[in-house]
Amino acid sequence: MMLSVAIRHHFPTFTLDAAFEAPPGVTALFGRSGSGKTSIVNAVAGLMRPDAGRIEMDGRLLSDSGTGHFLPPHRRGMGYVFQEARLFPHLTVRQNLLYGGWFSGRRDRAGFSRIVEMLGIGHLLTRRPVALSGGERQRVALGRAILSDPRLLLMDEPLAALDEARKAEILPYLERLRDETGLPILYVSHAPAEIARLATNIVLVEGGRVIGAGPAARILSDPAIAPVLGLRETGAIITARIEAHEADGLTRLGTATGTIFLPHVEAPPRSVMRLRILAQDVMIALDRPERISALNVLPAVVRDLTETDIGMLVRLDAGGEAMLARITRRSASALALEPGKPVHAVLKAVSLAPGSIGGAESGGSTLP
Ligand SMILES: Nc1ncnc2c1ncn2[C@@H]1O[C@H](COP(=O)(O)OP(=O)(O)OP(=O)(O)O)[C@@H](O)[C@H]1O
Repeated sequence: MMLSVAIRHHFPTFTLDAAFEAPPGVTALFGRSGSGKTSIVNAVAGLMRPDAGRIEMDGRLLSDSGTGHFLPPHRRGMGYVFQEARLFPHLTVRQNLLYGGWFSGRRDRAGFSRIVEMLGIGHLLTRRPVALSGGERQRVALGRAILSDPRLLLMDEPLAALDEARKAEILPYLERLRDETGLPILYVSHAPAEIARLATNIVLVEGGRVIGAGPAARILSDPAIAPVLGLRETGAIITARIEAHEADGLTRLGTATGTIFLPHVEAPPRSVMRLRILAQDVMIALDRPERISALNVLPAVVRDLTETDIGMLVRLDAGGEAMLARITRRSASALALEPGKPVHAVLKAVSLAPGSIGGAESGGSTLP
């Protein structure tokens, strides 16, 4: 799947002028509130007709202002999941789920069971929406969208209305959806942890424009994103693989640049995990520190240093993957950091989630 968007639209007080391509996977539209994310999704869905530009998916033209071509929403093959589940209150969960299938003309029994199992909603089928929790409602909405057999799933802040516990409950289902169905997803969010955990690609939106787009690992390790993310959320994501569960309760993981240990990770050996490492949780040492309580020290090479709103950001090359460390200008000069210099990254905390390349936050392990 390749979605290609290049649109311009004037609202009375806001101009959208956005162009990006979304390759297969989860493409996160990320930006501050009011930056234009929902407007972009609405244009892709056909709920909004842009003044100018083209939208194309897999070579199929969805809209083109040049020729006046505009495919109506119901012919675009999009599944849409909103902030609130918007289920039909008078229908049971089963009927709500089947509703989407009526439009696509597909009534695939095996597909139905598989999705119901994947979302863990089998025990809810005879209930009505009023008898569901917020998280359950959202899982049913997700199921309904998937069962309409869409070419692309549009998710606009699907977790924003849920509390932290419900979010944590639903995120694993989104990961399974990403990893098991291969269904391309355009995912709107302004929550960095969510993006770090789910996104394959990121499109950064600011003031109606796309200010950066690319693979999640590259965008999240770009110091230019720091002003958007802020001090507490700036950080890179790297891939790790579980090597073993050790007798003392720690799990040993291999990364491209060395071994790290985390409090027990509930997943079998060889599972691939995303690690999210916040810039403020990385210290830099010139020599490998000895006799230090931190367990996780990875060799790395300084790639560049950038002065940002949140301090000096050092981008490190850790075995080919990028990591960010936030340090003071004083430390940067005391350590004479410069591109190419070998260093050691001391990790104070890491959070992790299942899934290849990307960031994470789930178990949210703070390291010893
Ligand atoms: N129909 C409309 N008429 C006028 N202005 C609009 C309309 N739709 C959106 N806007 C304006 O366009 C801007 C972008 O809105 P949009 O909802 O796309 O942003 P967003 O990034 O999705 O925000 P949020 O994260 O808060 O949902 C806002 O300033 C909004 O007021």
